[in-house]
Amino acid sequence: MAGEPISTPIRCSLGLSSTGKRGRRRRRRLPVGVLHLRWLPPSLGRPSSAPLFLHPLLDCDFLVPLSSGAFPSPVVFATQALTSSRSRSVCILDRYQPARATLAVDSTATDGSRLQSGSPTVLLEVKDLKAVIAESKQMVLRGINLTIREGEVHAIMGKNGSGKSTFSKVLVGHPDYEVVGGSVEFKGQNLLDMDPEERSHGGLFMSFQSPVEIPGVSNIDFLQMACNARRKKRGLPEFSPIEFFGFLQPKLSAVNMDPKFLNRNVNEGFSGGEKKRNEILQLAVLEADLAILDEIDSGLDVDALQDVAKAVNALLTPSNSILMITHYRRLLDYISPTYIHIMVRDSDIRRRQNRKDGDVSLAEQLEREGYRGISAA
Ligand SMILES: Nc1ncnc2c1ncn2[C@@H]1O[C@H](COP(=O)(O)OP(=O)(O)OP(=O)(O)O)[C@@H](O)[C@H]1O
Repeated sequence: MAGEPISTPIRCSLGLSSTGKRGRRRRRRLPVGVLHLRWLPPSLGRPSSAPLFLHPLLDCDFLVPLSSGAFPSPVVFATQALTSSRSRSVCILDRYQPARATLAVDSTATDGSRLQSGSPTVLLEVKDLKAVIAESKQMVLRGINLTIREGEVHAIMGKNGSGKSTFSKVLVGHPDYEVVGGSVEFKGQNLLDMDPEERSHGGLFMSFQSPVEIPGVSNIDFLQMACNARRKKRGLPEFSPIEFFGFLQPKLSAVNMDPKFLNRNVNEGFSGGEKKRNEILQLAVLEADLAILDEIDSGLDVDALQDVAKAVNALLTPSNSILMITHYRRLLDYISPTYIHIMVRDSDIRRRQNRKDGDVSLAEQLEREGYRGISAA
């Protein structure tokens, strides 16, 4: 079961029982609804998200900090627990108070697609987007169309200089570019009317090809600041430093990042791979609705690629989405795309593939025949 590289929607409920202050047992059920299980490729091994040394003590396979207040994170991790053939129990840490949780599977859907439960909500709708370089007014995007729904993973491939990074930078509101036509709606709102900060607080995240260094700002302060700003925007209470540390711990281990990086200045002196891990840590902390990952595979060694991919998979829920830019098929082996697109001459994202999750034959064809082979098809 754990080896199938597909995801399956199943109807689940998460039952929680815990011991209250006066020693009375409390029972709660979390309204989980339909969960979309992602079976991780066997090469990724069993996902882990929490300090392993606690597992034997609590006799469970997974620990999830509920103190993060970040529903659906417990659901995501509980879902992952099921992907391990042995895992049937999840432990949710409620402010360091262990509470036992069980995951009950009510019914299994017949089809393996992540997109079976009705029509998922459109998260991003890009129509005929045109943009120029702000300084020179040179046209760089000549009419992009793309629709991303909740729960989808889109991969954009394309020749060097075809406009992939420019497209993603335009989406996050980079000042180097000016939009001169078309529309972009994000979660039903006009994205182009928002300033870059609003876009980020609204749930759009971008991991840059070359993440910036921020001298004088420690990584943990930066992460806490960014996290609290987003929580405020979502109407959630801000984390105190101690609460934030508890929230951060499992995310650090999910990215397999040494805690010593928290006290260093943001990205300062980090190696290429460390910067990429740090980007994914930021993504995990911000719990973005749409994550744009620009070549997160570049500069990563094999282990780091697996760690980063595992962390990204752990963040996927039925209600968020990923847009990833890559040149290489190997990333798609680890993060299974719903759609693969090829960007052609700054003007078009051609959906060359519209099949079930995990189908990477277009990327395979690219590897075999190059872009010449694809355009001749
Ligand atoms: N700020 C800018 N000033 C001048 N030219 C730019 C600017 N931004 C993008 N371009 C040009 O626009 C084109 C598209 O660049 P972009 O970085 O989006 O390509 P890409 O598809 O991401 O390439 P790669 O695969 O090499 O990363 C390139 O020719 C690039 O030189």
